[in-house]
Order: sequence, then structure tokens, then C-alpha cells
Amino acid sequence: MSGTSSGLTPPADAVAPVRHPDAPAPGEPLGAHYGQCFGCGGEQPHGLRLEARAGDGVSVTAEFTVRPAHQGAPGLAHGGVLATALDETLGSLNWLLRTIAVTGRLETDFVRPVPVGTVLYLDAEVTAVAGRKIYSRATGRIGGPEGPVAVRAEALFIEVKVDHFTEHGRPQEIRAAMDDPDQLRRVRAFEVNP
Ligand SMILES: CCCCCCCCCCCCCC(=O)SCCNC(=O)CCNC(=O)[C@H](O)C(C)(C)COP(=O)(O)OP(=O)(O)OC[C@H]1O[C@@H](n2cnc3c(N)ncnc32)[C@H](O)[C@@H]1OP(=O)(O)O
Repeated sequence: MSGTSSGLTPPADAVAPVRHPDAPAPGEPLGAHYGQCFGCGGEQPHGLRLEARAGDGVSVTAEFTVRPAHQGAPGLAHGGVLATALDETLGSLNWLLRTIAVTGRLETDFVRPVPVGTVLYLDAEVTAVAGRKIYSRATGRIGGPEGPVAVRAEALFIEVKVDHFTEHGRPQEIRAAMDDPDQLRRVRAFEVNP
């Protein structure tokens, strides 16, 4: 059973999303936005290390391999970890809009259990934009990119300025991210929507 709550229904004045002209080409890896990110960072030993690629329009695909550190029930992925994979994939869409945004609402359907060792094949797209509100949806499949659906989500991201992070985050991590020698990650983390 699934349904969309009213907070996830775009308003009448919502418009179709517009891919930024400098967005990575379809098929190009997006890389991590922050090395310590639990979703995509390569420096988090137990993180998901989710790898996303740009798709057509404002869409992405991503893959995440469930490891023993991600268990809930014995041998099965924790639901919160699967929600994180969806959240991270959905969050990476904002890079194609060149907008910094955070998750306001995330609704998840867990359709099938996902065993340890499984690759979760995710795809996500922005469906509408209304001012600062970005509406999107994602699907995670197992057994291959065309395999059966295991999880799906709908989300609302809210555009924020970089101050959101400098005001609420811890100074030492902000400073470390600003000093990141990886220029692409720095730009991705700190470029304010033009
Ligand atoms: C160092 C820099 C690093 C940067 C790296 C990139 C980051 C990538 C991170 C990737 C990690 C993965 C991603 C992550 O995990 S991001 C981490 C998880 N998310 C958060 O921590 C967000 C926490 N929440 C907030 O900070 C605020 O609540 C936000 C900023 C979201 C809104 O507070 P703000 O005061 O700004 O705005 P507003 O309250 O006037 O609302 C504006 C509009 O939005 C509507 N609305 C709001 N909430 C909801 C809701 N729940 N359902 C339905 N609607 C909602 C609201 O009705 C209004 O609509 P309207 O009245 O205009 O019609």
C-alpha cells in the first residue's frame, strides 16, 4: 500500500524542473559532495558509499551495495539505511539544478527485504519545482536495474543558502570541507545557487 501525503503534492503554480546548463552530462559520475558524508563519502568506514551518475533531464541513477554494517534483522538491510540511500540519491538531484537544498519531507515504501550483499539500483527524478520547494521521487530495485522494486520514496527538498550549514554545522567540519583539496567537492558543497 502507498499514497502521497498532501505535503508532497506540488501546488498548482509548480513548474517543470530545469536542468542547469553546467550540470554533468548524462552518464557522468557525480562524485561525493563531502568525504565524511554517511551517504556518499569515501572517508566514512561504515557509510553507504553510494555512487550516483547524472541521467537525462533532472534525473540520476545510483548504486549502493548493502554491507554487514548496514543490517537491521540478521542478514537484511536496516530500513533506515535504505531510507538513507533514497535520501542521498534524491539529494544528489539538486546538483543538476545547481541548488543547495535539504530534505524537508521523505516518505518511503519498503516493498521487499534487501539482503546483505545485494546491490540496490536506484533512480530518481525531480518532478516539479515551486519557489524553494523541490519535489522528487526515487525507486530502488534489486537483482539489476530493471529488477523488482524493493523501496521507493517521494520527497520534498527545500532550497537553503550556504548559511544553513555555517549557522547550524560545527565550525571544524565546515572549515575542513572549505579546505577540501578536491575542487569539485568544494564547489558542490559551497556554490550558492546563481
Ligand atoms: C557545508 C555546506 C555543505 C552543503 C552540501 C550540500 C547538502 C547536501 C546534503 C545531502 C544529504 C542528503 C539530504 C539530507 O539528508 S539533508 C539533512 C536532513 N534535513 C534537514 O536537516 C533539514 C532540517 N529542516 C530545516 O532546516 C528546515 O525545516 C527547512 C530548511 C527544511 C525549512 O525551513 P525554512 O524556515 O527555510 O522554510 P519554511 O519552514 O518557511 O518552509 C518553506 C516551505 O517549505 C514547506 N515545508 C517545509 N518543510 C516541510 C515539510 N516537512 N513538509 C511539507 N512542506 C514543508 C513550508 O510549508 C513552506 O511552504 P510555503 O509556505 O512556502 O508554500
